[in-house]
Amino acid sequence: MSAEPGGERLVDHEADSEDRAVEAALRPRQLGEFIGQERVRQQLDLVLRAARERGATADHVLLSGAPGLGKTTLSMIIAAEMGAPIRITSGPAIQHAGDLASILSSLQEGEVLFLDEIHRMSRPAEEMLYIAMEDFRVDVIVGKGPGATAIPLELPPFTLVGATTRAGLLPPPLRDRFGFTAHMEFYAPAELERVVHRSAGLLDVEVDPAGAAEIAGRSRGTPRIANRLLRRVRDYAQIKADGSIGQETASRALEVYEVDQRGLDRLDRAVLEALLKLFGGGPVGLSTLAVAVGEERETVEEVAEPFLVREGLLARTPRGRVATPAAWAHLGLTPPAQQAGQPGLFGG
Ligand SMILES: Nc1ncnc2c1ncn2[C@@H]1O[C@H](COP(=O)(O)OP(=O)(O)OP(=O)(O)O)[C@@H](O)[C@H]1O
Repeated sequence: MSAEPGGERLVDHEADSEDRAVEAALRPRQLGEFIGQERVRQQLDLVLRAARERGATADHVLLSGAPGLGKTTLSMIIAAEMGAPIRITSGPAIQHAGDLASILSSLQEGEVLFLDEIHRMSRPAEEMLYIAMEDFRVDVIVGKGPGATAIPLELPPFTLVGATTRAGLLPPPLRDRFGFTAHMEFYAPAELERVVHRSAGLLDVEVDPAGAAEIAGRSRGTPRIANRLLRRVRDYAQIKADGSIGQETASRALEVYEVDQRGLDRLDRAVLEALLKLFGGGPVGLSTLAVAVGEERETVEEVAEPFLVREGLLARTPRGRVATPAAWAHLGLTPPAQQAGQPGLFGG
């Protein structure tokens, strides 16, 4: 099993190489095609329409939310709705202020600059970006040492779309320079069903409503995962069934790939099982739990736990990791307190 966050898990939020290859084809191109995120869509629609009517460049937009929720897709939609070209880069790719200066100075009027992982930009680049966002200017430093001079270079107005998984990590001066901030939420199952239907149409696979619901329910609130599971179920349907996807085919396929009804995979279940079966539901320390499942501490903490916590299956307490009643129920086990007829940690 991969210990790398972003490794080969079917339920990982980060894009793998196959995702990258097919995602372009599955991306909604217009705001009207973008599923879910109702509030963000309405607000963005107003921002873009108003800018278009004024004949102005749209305000800078900050998109925050987990990987795979559609930030890159939305940035492309913003450009398309504004009839503007888009340039895509990321914080880690901009290590020196000079890297940013050369991108900024080559932007066309109205162009959208998508800066993914904006919280991972270097400090000097970040400071250059403040001025560029506010005054549409960069100061190009010519020469070195005491003789260096800053030559101001005017930039055409552009729209910066910044994306981050952690809005809280952005320095306030940077956050304040965005005219509009959108927080992207995890998707509801019904929205993911629509994503599955839409993608199935584009991939030319037949999927019925129960099949789509089965895939959506296991997709951890994330369109990227829904699309990935759909592709794996399609493989199964092609080899083991008649090619079309119903509830039973989807369910059997995802059993083969060890993604359960709630979207937990083998690692998630191993952590829960150890916590319940070996430690009576906890509290148990992270290191002990990691040894019990034969994984690194970081893998358990960063890869498995966030989803288990979000699902209300595991709690991190000062005394250690504790399973919730929902965890016992999910694995079909009975909590020991209940077995002994006493109230448990959660009063169960
Ligand atoms: N609202 C949506 N409706 C339909 N498809 C969506 C939606 N949001 C995302 N997708 C699909 O999910 C995939 C991942 O989306 P995208 O690359 O935009 O995510 P992201 O948030 O930018 O992820 P990352 O932060 O890892 O770059 C794309 O293929 C896209 O088609």
